Amino acid sequence: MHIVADENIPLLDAFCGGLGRLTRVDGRTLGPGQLADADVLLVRSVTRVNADLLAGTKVRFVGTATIGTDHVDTHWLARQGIAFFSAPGCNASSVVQYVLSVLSLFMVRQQRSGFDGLTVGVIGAGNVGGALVQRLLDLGASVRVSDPPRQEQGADLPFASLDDVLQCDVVSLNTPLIPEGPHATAHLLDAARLSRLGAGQLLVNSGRGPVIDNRALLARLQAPDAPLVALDVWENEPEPSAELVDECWLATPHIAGYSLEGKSRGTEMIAHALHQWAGAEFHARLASVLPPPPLSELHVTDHATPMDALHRALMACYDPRDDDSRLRGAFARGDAAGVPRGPVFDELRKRYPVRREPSSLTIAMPPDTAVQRTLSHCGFRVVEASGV
Ligand SMILES: NC(=O)C1=CN([C@@H]2O[C@H](COP(=O)(O)OP(=O)(O)OC[C@H]3O[C@@H](n4cnc5c(N)ncnc54)[C@H](O)[C@@H]3O)[C@@H](O)[C@H]2O)C=CC1
Ligand SMILES: O=C(O)C(=O)[C@H](O)COP(=O)(O)O
Repeated sequence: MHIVADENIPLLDAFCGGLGRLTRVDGRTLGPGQLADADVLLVRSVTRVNADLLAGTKVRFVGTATIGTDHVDTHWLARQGIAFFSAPGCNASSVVQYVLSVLSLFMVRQQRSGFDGLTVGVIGAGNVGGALVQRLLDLGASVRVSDPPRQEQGADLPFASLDDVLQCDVVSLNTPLIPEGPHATAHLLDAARLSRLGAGQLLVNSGRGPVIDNRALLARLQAPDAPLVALDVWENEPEPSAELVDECWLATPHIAGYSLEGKSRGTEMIAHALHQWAGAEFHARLASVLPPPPLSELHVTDHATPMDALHRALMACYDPRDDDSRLRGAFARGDAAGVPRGPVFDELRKRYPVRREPSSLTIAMPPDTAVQRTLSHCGFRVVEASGV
């Protein structure tokens, strides 16, 4: 079996080494010529998988080690009888970690001492948004959800109209990109909806860039009383609008799902599907493949409030300002050297530093149920240690 795979899929040798010949390619520039004798294609989100890429090849299995599938023409694959697998939920906890860290920075900026009275609107409550809603409810925030498909299915969530959700202090977008149909999300936040957001609010997009009309967002951010905006995903990736990057409070290069656990889980899920499809036994397990986390312990003193402790723990694990500075610094250096922004954006993603999820951080602290509860709600492991 000849497997052609994006070079940015981690741990593929550990998970698929025994299955056949493995050829690594640049997923962004992959063309049909590189698939001439491929049986299997494994991609991430930067490869458009459609008739233009695959017609005339003998590829019979496509896997994407991602949650999103908007880069894949699944209908065409189905018509050709080509097996297709994605990795639903693989990096959901990483995206939740990103949103909670952004939210925590916002709360510090607003000098809020806790979640009481904070309203958070979540648009799209699937694996990512649903987990986010649960965390926020556990933390004591007031949550409103816009997810018409789930509402029609009768899910038990605090549903509200999109207009009501847009009035929340914080609005988090966690939908797939759906170009058309009754629940289309392309430009879901257009100029009219963006005009309802104002000063003191925070808009976070870690779904897909085109869910917000980026030109309309730029115009909104250049007008008075603009909200704060944190964008991880952009229209026209890998070359987001330079002016929009400048206007954003936090700008990151589509890395919300880039925890080591999240990316590796994506590989594990498609490797498992590929083994099943090929009738081969699958033995590798993520826990045995991942290295131990570099940062394994944080000490919280008995003076810390739940909010202080949570902020410290979140920042110790993942501080989005680091990714924001890396993006702005790399763009500035690239602009000065005449390097186009696309390769700079992709390089930041390719060389992304190791980032671990809250479950990898053990927090040692004196007995304090309120602080412990808050940290546990966010996925941290808390152990009691007297005299910290
Ligand atoms: N920034 C990043 O690194 C990452 C981004 N993503 C993006 O996040 C998206 C969501 O991920 P999951 O929650 O795992 O997907 P999911 O498929 O589990 O959930 C998506 C939810 O969106 C809802 N939805 C669909 N149309 C809607 C509409 N018009 N308005 C409101 N809600 C709508 C669905 O009913 C569903 O509950 C992915 O499709 C992907 O595009 C995912 C992982 C990483
Ligand atoms: O899983 C998804 O969906 C994502 O957005 C990925 O985390 C994006 O990563 P790449 O596939 O672009 O490496």
